[in-house]
Amino acid sequence: MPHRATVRPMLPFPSLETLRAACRALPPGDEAAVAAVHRRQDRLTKPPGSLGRLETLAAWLARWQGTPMPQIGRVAVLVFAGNHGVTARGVSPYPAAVTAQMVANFAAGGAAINQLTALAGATLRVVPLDLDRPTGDIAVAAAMTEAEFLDAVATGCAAVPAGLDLLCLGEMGIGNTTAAAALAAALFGGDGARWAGRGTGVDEAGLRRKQAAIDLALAHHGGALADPLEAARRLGGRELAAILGATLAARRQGIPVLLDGFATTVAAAPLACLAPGGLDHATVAHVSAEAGHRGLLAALGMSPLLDLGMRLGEGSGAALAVPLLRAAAACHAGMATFDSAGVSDVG
Ligand SMILES: Cc1cc2ncn([C@H]3O[C@H](COP(=O)(O)O)[C@@H](O)[C@H]3O)c2cc1C
Ligand SMILES: O=C(O)c1cccnc1
Repeated sequence: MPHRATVRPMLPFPSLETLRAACRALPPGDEAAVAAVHRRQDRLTKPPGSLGRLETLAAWLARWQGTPMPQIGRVAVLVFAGNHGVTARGVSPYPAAVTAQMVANFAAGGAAINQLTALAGATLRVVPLDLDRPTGDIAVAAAMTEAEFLDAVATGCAAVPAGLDLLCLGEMGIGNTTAAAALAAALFGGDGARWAGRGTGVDEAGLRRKQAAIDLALAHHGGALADPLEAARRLGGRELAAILGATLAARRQGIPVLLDGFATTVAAAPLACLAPGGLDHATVAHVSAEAGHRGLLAALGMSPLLDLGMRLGEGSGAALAVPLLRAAAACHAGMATFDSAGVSDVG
């Protein structure tokens, strides 16, 4: 397969400015591959467009894999984990210790993502980021220093294996739906009431604490949040920064990306804010039941593949959507043409 001839290794990012420059210099998709996909789709034994989104997905895979015959062979699920200082505000019903406990559960094969990764025929890699050093409490401080943020982004970049056909991204971090909602507010406007959801299941009082923490964070960080990378550094988390890095690295390596739920979509969103089409190589696998996700997808102009009422995170929705991409690639590659099958086309 000639695709992905140009693998651009990630540079280290000594400053926010170098990272910003990389986010603004993204390689374009392969439009010749897309045109070839459309020509072939016109000749396959089906009424034009009858495979609906599967046809769009075949073209999308071709554009970002850089080949007219995309394939879904090597698939990896990357789950990044981080801890959040904002948990001290009672924004999650679960203790922060659950983050590390779930990382152990991932290693033992006992989590939902283990089952869904196996079904997807993918490999799972979990990357914990300084779990014993929670981020700053975003309501009163920056989540990370610049060095910590750039380090987490670089870890995400480096975690992307070469030669993948598809990358699924997810996260684990108690409290991270609060961080993600704050970041969504900074990137797309609005306040805690617009973006906070129930996460793992906070009650009414917990939801109000969550909204208040977000509103305090927005007021505390103020004008600095106008820059998407500063917003990610101040309001996000290490696992969210790593997702940003992995999404950036995937673009440079010609690897299409499936994003999981609300937190993962927000984490990658600075790419869309920094450059037009910055997230075009990513598809959102499912719309989460987390309250802000539909609004976020509308703001990004993205349309999810699945809508199953899931609100787990940990990459579960992304892994679940892999067979849809396999189906798109299989129909595209395997179907006969009207000519080869001797089927009559429209008269
Ligand atoms: C046992 C367990 C497994 C999880 N797997 C993903 N999450 C999800 O829930 C967390 C975010 O929700 P909140 O902001 O309400 O804390 C993240 O870790 C996310 O991946 C889990 C949460 C729990 C409790
Ligand atoms: O959609 C998500 O990312 C999500 C929802 C609930 C809990 N954790 C993550």
